[in-house]
Amino acid sequence: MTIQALGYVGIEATAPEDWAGYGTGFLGLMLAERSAAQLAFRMDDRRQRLLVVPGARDGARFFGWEVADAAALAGLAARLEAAGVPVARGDRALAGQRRVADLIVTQDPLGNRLEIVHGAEVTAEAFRPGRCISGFRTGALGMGHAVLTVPRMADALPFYRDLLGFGVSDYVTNPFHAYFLHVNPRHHSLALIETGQAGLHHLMVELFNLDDVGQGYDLAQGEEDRVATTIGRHTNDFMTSFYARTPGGFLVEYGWGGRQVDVERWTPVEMTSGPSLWGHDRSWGSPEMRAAARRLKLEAAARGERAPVQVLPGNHQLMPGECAWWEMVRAAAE
Ligand SMILES: Cc1ccc(O)c(O)c1CC[C@@H]1C(=O)CC[C@]2(C)C(=O)CC[C@@H]12
Ligand SMILES: [Fe+2]
Repeated sequence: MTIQALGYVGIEATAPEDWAGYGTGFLGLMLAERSAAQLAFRMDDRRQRLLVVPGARDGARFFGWEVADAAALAGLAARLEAAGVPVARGDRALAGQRRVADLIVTQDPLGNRLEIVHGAEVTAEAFRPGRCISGFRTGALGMGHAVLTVPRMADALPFYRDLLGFGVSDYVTNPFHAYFLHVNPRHHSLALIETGQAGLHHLMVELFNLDDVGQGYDLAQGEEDRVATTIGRHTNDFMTSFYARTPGGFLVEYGWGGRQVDVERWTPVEMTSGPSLWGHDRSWGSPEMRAAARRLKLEAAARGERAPVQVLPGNHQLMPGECAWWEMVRAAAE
């Protein structure tokens, strides 16, 4: 009955054609179908993973979550209905469009369209990446992760955690409120960040090789306003990544080297060490950043606090002697 992976994502785009070059030339996706109805991109042996459909707005249109089989699909449909959540049966035409054996359609409490599916089609036709990359880490881990912004955490968290059965990997309460949820060993397939607005913050895709990410970073830096953050490494899933703007306004996190969690034994932890071990800065090297760093240093000195090694107005501050996370990372890497 339980959800096993993020299978596919559908994006609504006011200018779907902008996605063709972006998806292939930058992300390295394979453009498998290009029609008036949709662009379909492949990441692996699946017939489609990222769909772009024309529309009046830019953002997420649907999320495809996978269960094991028809029995699991029926079980989850019954569970949703018992909780008072409306569920519609996907018809043959929709199943064909999504290239799955069967699906049900429902909504999360924020109005995001969720398609719960089984039997996604694969193809024997080789995956040919849109640029030279080693490939995407998918399989049992699913296509990556989605990070949704939510008006209030309490509106969305019970639906995903308690009703759909997503497991909490960790959460943040300060300086923002976020939950990181798993459905398989990928540290998170979904995260919720409370911002006051419902939307899609980013999609993460994971590459097999760090060089794929480095070359993507080079390409992004060659374009004006493409890079949203510098390359960095997250404290919770150890992902080395950077964030790039998409034609759709939201971001893509382009990553490598994420950890896996032991789903059977994992207990949720609160993250208190900030989002990143290093990097992921939004204004590295800008005059604004240097001014902010100067100000923070002066303020710390005025409060009589010990001087940090380096004060960064970005995602992290390097303090002398605070090495707990590095010890964890080193232990996990051994
Ligand atoms: C904290 C975190 C851990 C693992 C992830 O895959 C992940 O996307 C995040 C979120 C990262 C981060 C954030 O929390 C605040 C807003 C940030 C700085 C951005 O604007 C881009 C990265 C975002
Ligand atoms: Fe992310």
